[in-house]
Amino acid sequence: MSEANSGTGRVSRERRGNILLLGLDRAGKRNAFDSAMLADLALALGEYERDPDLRCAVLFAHGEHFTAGLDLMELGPKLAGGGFQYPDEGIDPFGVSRPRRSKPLIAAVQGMCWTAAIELALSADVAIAASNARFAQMEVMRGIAPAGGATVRFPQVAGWSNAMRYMLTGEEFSAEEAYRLGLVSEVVEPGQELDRAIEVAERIAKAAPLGVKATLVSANAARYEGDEASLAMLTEQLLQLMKSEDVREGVMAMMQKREPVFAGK
Ligand SMILES: C[C@H](/C=C/C(=O)SCCNC(=O)CCNC(=O)[C@H](O)C(C)(C)COP(=O)(O)OP(=O)(O)OC[C@H]1O[C@@H](n2cnc3c(N)ncnc32)[C@H](O)[C@@H]1OP(=O)(O)O)[C@H]1CC[C@H]2[C@@H]3CCC4=CC(=O)CC[C@]4(C)[C@H]3CC[C@]12C
Repeated sequence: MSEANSGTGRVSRERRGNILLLGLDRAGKRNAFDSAMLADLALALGEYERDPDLRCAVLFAHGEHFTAGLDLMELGPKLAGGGFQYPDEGIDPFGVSRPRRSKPLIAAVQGMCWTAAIELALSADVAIAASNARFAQMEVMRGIAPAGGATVRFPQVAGWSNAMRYMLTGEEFSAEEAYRLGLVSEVVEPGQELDRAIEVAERIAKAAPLGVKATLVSANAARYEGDEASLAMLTEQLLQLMKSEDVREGVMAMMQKREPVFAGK
């Protein structure tokens, strides 16, 4: 873990087999997002995307808190003046701009989970929360609005009235409430969130990579382009998958009563 505000690297990387652990590493500043941390997270996601050996990534935060949101003093003026851009090789962690991530991401959150934390959890594919997590989508209390996808995704998962209650008031809510709203899929004891996220990632990493990617393509097409667009691609997607080596391996493993070992081909 690094010091409060040191160096350009703000996101730790650790490979565990086919899994990549990405840790927000600005704990001394409550992991507030400055431009270095945002750029580094985008770069780390780009590295994940391009590495064929990596099948799942877990985003977590060092320290007691996931994030206190945007560093309004450092990044705020840059955003306002159009002075921030993601690095060319990066991927937008919020999934607002393209290119989007094509491989799965699990978020493990704890402590203060303000603004960007909710938007990152919503942009991830699975989110696990510690029971001590405290959420707030409180941009309106700073004179701005959620701009990392929450206006689209929060109502999608929680329903209009639930989402507006929290986005329009900025009111804080608990991990249990986040679970009720569908923002997170599980609530665990504090300190267990990363381990649990890694367990889920390991399960995903054992599944057929092409099947995992196709699932995300289909679900994301429905989410962003509409149900019709997603339904229209299902059969072609299946035909392509049926030609893969992994389908043969899946069937063989079933017949031989063993765990499949997928190659992603
Ligand atoms: C819009 C999206 C986000 C908006 C926001 O996040 S608004 C809210 C900002 N956060 C706050 O106001 C919190 C401020 N902090 C506090 O109130 C307190 O610190 C605390 C209650 C959080 C903790 O209190 P504490 O007593 O425990 O600790 P302290 O002593 O106060 O703090 C310790 C230490 O930490 C420092 N600290 C804490 N919080 C911050 C902070 N927020 N910023 C800086 N520093 C902080 C504190 O000063 C102390 O330091 P010390 O040196 O010890 O004194 C945006 C989110 C992401 C954006 C998108 C990014 C990507 C994009 C790129 C584009 O090109 C287009 C736009 C966009 C998509 C962009 C859009 C906008 C976002 C979605």
